[in-house]
Amino acid sequence: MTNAGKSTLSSSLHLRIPNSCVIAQDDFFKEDSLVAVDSNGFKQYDVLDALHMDRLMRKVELWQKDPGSFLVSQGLRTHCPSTSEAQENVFVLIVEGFLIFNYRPLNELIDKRYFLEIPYDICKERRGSRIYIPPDPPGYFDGHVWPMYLKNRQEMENTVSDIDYLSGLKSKEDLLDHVYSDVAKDIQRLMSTGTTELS
Ligand SMILES: Nc1ncnc2c1ncn2[C@@H]1O[C@H](COP(=O)(O)OP(=O)(O)OP(=O)(O)O)[C@@H](O)[C@H]1O
Ligand SMILES: NC(=O)c1ccc[n+]([C@@H]2O[C@H](CO)[C@@H](O)[C@H]2O)c1
Repeated sequence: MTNAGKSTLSSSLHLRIPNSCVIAQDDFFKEDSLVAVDSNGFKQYDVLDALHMDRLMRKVELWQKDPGSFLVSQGLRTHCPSTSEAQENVFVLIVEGFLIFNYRPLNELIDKRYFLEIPYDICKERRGSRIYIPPDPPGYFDGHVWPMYLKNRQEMENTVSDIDYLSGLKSKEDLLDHVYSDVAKDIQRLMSTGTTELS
């Protein structure tokens, strides 16, 4: 969901989890000229067709193939003296985006799913203070963003289970603590079984 706090939470999680990295769906939007326009003149940004999902998948596959080299290639491989050898071998990929569970090939790869949600008025207010490229034209939130959110969410609920719905009205710290403690349990489990990857 747009402006619910995905990027904020993902970057805080990344800072807290050793050997983690973030892939953000927003980095894969097609260029403006390739995005469809509806009969009201609204660019159709809030649909999977507006995204290079094939490119995002290639990046995820690169990480899967060799997460250690992937981190090095992103300039992220760090050695923290307090990290145990077992933890050095656990890699966590954080994929954040507003349409990640709606894309089946990606959804199938995900181990833990979190969905941040906020009410209509808060979403509209937060969105109003953001400037995208291109900027939202007048009426875009009610004419495109919100109706597509409702449609995409319905589609997701019809096809995906195992989602932990979180209120984006909670403080950034509470959200981080909740998700971190949940993921930390899985990291512990992976460390004890010698498995290495979590996404
Ligand atoms: N828990 C929170 N409480 C209050 N405000 C928050 C919280 N998390 C994020 N914000 C604020 O909400 C706005 C949107 O946050 P963020 O960019 O993390 O959302 P997003 O879901 O990644 O948005 P989008 O993907 O639509 O660009 C920012 O101004 C951010 O500071
Ligand atoms: N990042 C972009 O290129 C872009 C351009 C236009 C609109 N958006 C909006 O980003 C949100 C997802 O984070 C969607 O609601 C898009 O409308 C992004």
